[in-house]
Amino acid sequence: MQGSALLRLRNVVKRFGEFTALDNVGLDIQEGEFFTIVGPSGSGKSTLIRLLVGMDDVTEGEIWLRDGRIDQTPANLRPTCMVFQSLALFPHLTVGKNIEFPLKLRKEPPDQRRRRALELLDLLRLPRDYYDKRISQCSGGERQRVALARALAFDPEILFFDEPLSALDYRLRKTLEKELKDLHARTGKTFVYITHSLEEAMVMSDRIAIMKEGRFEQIAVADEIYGRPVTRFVAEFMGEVNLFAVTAGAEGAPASDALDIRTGTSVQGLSAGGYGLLMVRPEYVRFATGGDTYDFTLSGILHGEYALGSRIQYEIELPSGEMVTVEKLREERFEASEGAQVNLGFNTDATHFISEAS
Ligand SMILES: Nc1ncnc2c1ncn2[C@@H]1O[C@H](COP(=O)(O)OP(=O)(O)OP(=O)(O)O)[C@@H](O)[C@H]1O
Repeated sequence: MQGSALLRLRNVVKRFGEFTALDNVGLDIQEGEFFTIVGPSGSGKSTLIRLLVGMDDVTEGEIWLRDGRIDQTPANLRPTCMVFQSLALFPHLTVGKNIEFPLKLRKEPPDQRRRRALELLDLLRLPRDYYDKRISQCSGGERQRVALARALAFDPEILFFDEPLSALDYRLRKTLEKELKDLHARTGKTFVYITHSLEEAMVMSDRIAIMKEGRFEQIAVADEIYGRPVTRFVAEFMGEVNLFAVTAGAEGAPASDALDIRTGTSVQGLSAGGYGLLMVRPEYVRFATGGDTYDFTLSGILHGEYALGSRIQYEIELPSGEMVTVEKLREERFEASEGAQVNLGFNTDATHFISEAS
């Protein structure tokens, strides 16, 4: 990450009466970064964006943009920040007039406004003759692009996005995810994006923050969050996962009720007397056939097989009743019937340990 932080939050608290929606949040967003905040419903994402754009006041704490403190600055005097919302377009006006709206507010002359609007149509890969088309005649995806063009016409330092794609169908969403990522690269602007969708976050972002109950659980690049989550919540939020409780005796050797652990296997991060969760993603669990050796082995009953397009997912029930998920590519399909006893295995390099001992 290069440069000093463009946007900084320090000890930000937001309370609604007795309820704490944001609980001492700190954050640094770098210039030019695509930063995404993900979290379940009610975790505080929209509240945070509202504070950043000035639609609501902080209860405590500070928000800094470059060298200036902005938490007490009214929304209309934060020209550097702009929320992109598709529904905020003027449906009775043309695409061109919508895009030019911020330029008109700034009293730019008509020919200059038109030139900029056409440039923005090019940037968003909309045909130039859309300039005279009415918003009401545009499709959902086109409206999203017009809304983006208008947001860019403000020439903000940061663009804030509050779930802009959530109302669109799957294919359009996928297309616009890629377009947003490209647009980010082409404009070099700082994007702050909030979404429920982890997939969306993974496709587009430089860094992801996982929010839970008004706090950040983890802030890191996508691979780090997926492969090395710091808590059970993050591990489970980031997709299908198998978590096994492990403990270490006085000598530090790992033990687990669910797993057979090969002698000499160590779990990095598990110290003598400690405990925690050993994580393995479903794609790293193997069906063990005779002769294979693994650091960790287990067996159970094949409970179900589910086709997920190019992949197949298997649910295996352990004697304890716990379920283990295994995932294979379709061409690597494992032949076994439901109810069969199966052996599974995985190695240390496919695991990550989440310490719960403090
Ligand atoms: N004006 C308000 N008055 C009282 N409580 C509020 C207010 N705004 C938000 N909250 C509460 O703060 C919490 C966080 O809400 P917020 O809208 O930020 O969540 P979110 O993560 O954006 O959720 P979603 O993904 O569902 O939009 C929720 O419990 C919500 O009920």
